[in-house]
Amino acid sequence: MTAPGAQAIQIDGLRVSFGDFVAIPQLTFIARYGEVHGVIGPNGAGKTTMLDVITGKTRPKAGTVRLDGKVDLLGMDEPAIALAGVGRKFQKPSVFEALSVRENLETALRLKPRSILAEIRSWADPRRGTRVAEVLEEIGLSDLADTPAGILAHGQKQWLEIGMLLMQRPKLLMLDEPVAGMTEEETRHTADLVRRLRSPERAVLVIEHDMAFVEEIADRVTVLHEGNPIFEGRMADARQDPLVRQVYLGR
Ligand SMILES: Nc1ncnc2c1ncn2[C@@H]1O[C@H](COP(=O)(O)OP(=O)(O)OP(=O)(O)O)[C@@H](O)[C@H]1O
Repeated sequence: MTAPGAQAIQIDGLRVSFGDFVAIPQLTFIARYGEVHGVIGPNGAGKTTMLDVITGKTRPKAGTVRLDGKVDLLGMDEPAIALAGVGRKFQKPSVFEALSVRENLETALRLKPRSILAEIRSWADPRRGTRVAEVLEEIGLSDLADTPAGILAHGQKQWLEIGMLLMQRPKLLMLDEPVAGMTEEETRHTADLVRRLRSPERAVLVIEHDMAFVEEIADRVTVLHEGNPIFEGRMADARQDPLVRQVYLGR
């Protein structure tokens, strides 16, 4: 059991550069269990770069990234970071189109490397079916469990992909522009879903440009500008902040 408000991810002294260009000069950032944390800011602010560092895709020049206040993720490769409990959903859905919704969720469980014996045992494990049913309910696709993923609408594919990440029970779940390209109705449904993802066992990080959506889902937002956090707090207060208005919201 995690203490409420405990740090899920803690970034200190992070510096990222690409050649001579410094994308993130020196970043400190904390995401806490039990919270949905929005990361916002203008194009090129460093939001994606920060997520790329957490998942091990981009290597920084300096700094530490700790999960649970312990493990420094910078010493691990991408698969190890995912296994340690970091799940990330990219903007474009990548579900297995020929498989049903249920089979996609089952496949997500199999992505964990394990022995053949453990694999066979897990197929007979009744908890497997229970977990799939729980996640189907959580993402609102129970009625479509046997539908091939290929014929789902764009929004439904996005929810299924969130479900595939949930199968692994991530400690840190990161969503990259989850409502880009969605209809208004799909955006509303996604806001409901993300609000339900809040859990004492999990921190949720969301990068998004749709500010109305962020205001609906986020307990806290960090505004990045040129790789620096220029505001942290409630979205309603970010809207009133002079610097945030100048570099992002007022434009
Ligand atoms: N692989 C790379 N090589 C060179 N420059 C890069 C690379 N990746 C990112 N950058 C630069 O780093 C800066 C931060 O980019 P990043 O994608 O993190 O911004 P962002 O806040 O996610 O923007 P957006 O909202 O447009 O997605 C940008 O100036 C970008 O051009």
